[in-house]
Amino acid sequence: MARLHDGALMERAAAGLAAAVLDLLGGGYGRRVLLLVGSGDNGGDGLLAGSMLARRGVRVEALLLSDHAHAAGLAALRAAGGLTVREVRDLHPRPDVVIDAIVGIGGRPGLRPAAVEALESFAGVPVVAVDVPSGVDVDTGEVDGPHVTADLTVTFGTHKVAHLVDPAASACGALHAVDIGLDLPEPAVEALQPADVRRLLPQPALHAHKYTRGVVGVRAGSSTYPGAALLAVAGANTGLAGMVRYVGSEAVASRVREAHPEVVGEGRVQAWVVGPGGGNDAAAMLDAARADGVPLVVDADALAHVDGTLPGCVLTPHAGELAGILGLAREEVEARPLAHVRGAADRFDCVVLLKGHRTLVAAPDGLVRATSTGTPWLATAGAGDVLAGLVGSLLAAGLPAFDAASLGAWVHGAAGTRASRGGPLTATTLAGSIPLLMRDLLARQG
Ligand SMILES: NC(=O)C1=CN([C@@H]2O[C@H](COP(=O)(O)OP(=O)(O)OC[C@H]3O[C@@H](n4cnc5c(N)ncnc54)[C@H](O)[C@@H]3O)[C@@H](O)[C@H]2O)[C@@H](O)CC1
Repeated sequence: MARLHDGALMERAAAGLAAAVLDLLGGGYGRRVLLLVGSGDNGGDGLLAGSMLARRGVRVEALLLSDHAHAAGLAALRAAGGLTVREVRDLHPRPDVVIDAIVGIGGRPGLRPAAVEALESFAGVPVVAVDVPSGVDVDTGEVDGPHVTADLTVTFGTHKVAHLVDPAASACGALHAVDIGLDLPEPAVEALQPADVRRLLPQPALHAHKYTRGVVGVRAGSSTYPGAALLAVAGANTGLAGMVRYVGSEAVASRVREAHPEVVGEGRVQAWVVGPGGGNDAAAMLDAARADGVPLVVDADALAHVDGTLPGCVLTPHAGELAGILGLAREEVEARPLAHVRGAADRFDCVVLLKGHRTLVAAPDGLVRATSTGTPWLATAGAGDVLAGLVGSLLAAGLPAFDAASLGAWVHGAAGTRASRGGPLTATTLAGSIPLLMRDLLARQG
């Protein structure tokens, strides 16, 4: 394929951007758009899109934030009747939308004072970011200083790390990707799509029986937290593995059997889930599970007892737990989640699943998958126990740890969104919706 010249790529990017803005505005004629324009090609995208919008009857003003602006973009905007100004006070005070074309993938983190002033002057007006919200660190998702918080981000070619990894991901608003025909490099961070999930999901072979489908064991719960055992078992007992075993005190085990009559007691397993609600028993649970030599999901109270490498296993901390394991402050993990989840995967030589708004799953070789499914309603007691059980069942079914963890996180998020339907949910309803979500997903297989 002949290589496209940069002008053609920018033309495509600008056309996709203009279409998304028209969509947001619900039309063109008589609407007002303010472009915030930086010195590079990101500003060029904005200017060129502005010229396309102006030709559709949109009144376009461009605030030039640098002495330099993309020359062809500037000429196109002016030819289409768009205005350019250099001072905020010369702008129309009430645009319908602000387009952030200050910097894209070539920008350094932070914003200059003139950009901050312009953004503050139009606070409350919807913002569309071109490629990435200006000011965030595109390659790490970190933020350091002021940045744009967008309602919509229109990106080109592929998602970048900042779209998938917090805190920057939370500044993107809705994401819209425009295919401009780029040759793409290997991604630094992946996000599973429904077709990937269908491909990875373990499904029973024609002559399967329960043992060939895998047996998952759960060591969780205590007299103080019996519910954690029930929820971890609920997450494991969604039908993805052939059988679930529970090992714990008789008081808790009898409650597990009452709630889940198909669950059995001690015996051989292909994977263990250890830790939810384990309290003071968590260290002993971890030791007992390790003695079997099968892959583990180490969660909650058991995480504090991880003291060496655990090849083939999955750790499932939230930011506070990861901070505890690494001897850091929680805020430090929240500010640099990608760096710390990668660091932990390397240090413990296992897969680390860092729970959060965008759950990250890192492998020891540096591969990372970010979870794009889920809802803030998932921040509810016991949802993590369900996730640990679910990942354990996928490990027992034979998936490698990286796939089991990232698939589990995707399914957990999607099941949460399905169960929530925009409202509150509990961990019990979440667990119940997992088989339904998978049924919907497999029904769309074609
Ligand atoms: N890569 C490609 O093939 C394509 C790129 N396109 C656009 O081009 C963009 C990248 O363009 P560039 O490489 O020119 O870089 P940018 O336009 O992202 O920014 C670089 C410019 O901004 C200045 N700058 C850096 N940090 C700043 C800051 N914090 N505040 C203010 N100014 C700052 C630099 O001095 C430089 O002039 C992409 O994000 C995308 O919007 C599109 O046109 C489509 C094709």
